[in-house]
Amino acid sequence: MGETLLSGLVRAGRRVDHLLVGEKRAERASELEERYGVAVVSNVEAARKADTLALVVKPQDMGDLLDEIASALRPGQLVVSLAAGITTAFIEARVPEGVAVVRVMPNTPALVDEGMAAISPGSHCSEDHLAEAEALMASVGKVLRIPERQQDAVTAISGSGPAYIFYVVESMIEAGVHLGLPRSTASELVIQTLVGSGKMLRETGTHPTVLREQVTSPAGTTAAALRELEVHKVRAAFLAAMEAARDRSRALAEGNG
Ligand SMILES: NC(=O)C1=CN([C@@H]2O[C@H](COP(=O)(O)OP(=O)(O)OC[C@H]3O[C@@H](n4cnc5c(N)ncnc54)[C@H](O)[C@@H]3O)[C@@H](O)[C@H]2O)C=CC1
Ligand SMILES: O=C(O)[C@@H]1CCC=N1
Repeated sequence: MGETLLSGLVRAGRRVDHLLVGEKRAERASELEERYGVAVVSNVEAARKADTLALVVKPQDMGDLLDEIASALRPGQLVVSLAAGITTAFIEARVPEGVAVVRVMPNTPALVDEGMAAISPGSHCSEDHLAEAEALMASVGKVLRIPERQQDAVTAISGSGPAYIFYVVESMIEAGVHLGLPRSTASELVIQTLVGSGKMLRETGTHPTVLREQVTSPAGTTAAALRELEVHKVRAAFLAAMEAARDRSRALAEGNG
């Protein structure tokens, strides 16, 4: 996710000599240096020099990272965390008083500038700090400001969301192959159907139920398929899946890595 954000910032025209990257794996660090022309420095150096720090490590690694950089941070700096489950209170308890914290839940379509990020301010965050975090994420997609109490649900919906969509795509391609289509044909049909449907949702603003009904002819093929999805409780499975993701995000916040 960190590389996705970095690549977006470079695409959006941020000056490479204004970006510093911290990455603990040497091989990965050289890869990032070569690919983007950015300087990879120690976490402490990045923390000392940067006005804004984006923290993009696994939630389980966040405590150690904050312990490492805390003494290099100063009041007025902005720390933006992209980690699932990690609360602004968790970060604020580990950094000097006056450091502004913003919690962000991004998603991977940021790689193609179609990301969806939800941002929430911590307790010492000014409007300018929040606007800075918003601008950071706006360089790779849409941004919504939300109350922090909604972050676990957002993580379950849009943070993990691309994985559910890719799972549906995989399932439909497999089904196409079962029905006798060449894999490449099935793939092209499904991907264009997904992109077209997404575009319809965005451009028409019509409710998905209405769009689904428009496809569903009386006693037709779609009705036959949707009946099977109901019989197999796919809607209930989506609800259970997203509750599980929400609960996992909460557990990460409680340190149950
Ligand atoms: N992958 C996704 O779709 C999304 C991920 N996130 C969040 O982004 C964070 C990162 O997730 P991924 O990119 O999937 O994980 P990842 O494991 O692919 O990337 C983490 C990177 O951080 C480096 N790293 C770990 N500890 C470090 C340290 N102390 N100093 C410097 N570098 C360090 C690792 O070497 C690795 O390159 C997580 O907190 C996750 O919750 C949020 C939304 C979406
Ligand atoms: O699976 C995860 O924990 C991360 C957070 C949201 C998407 N990926």
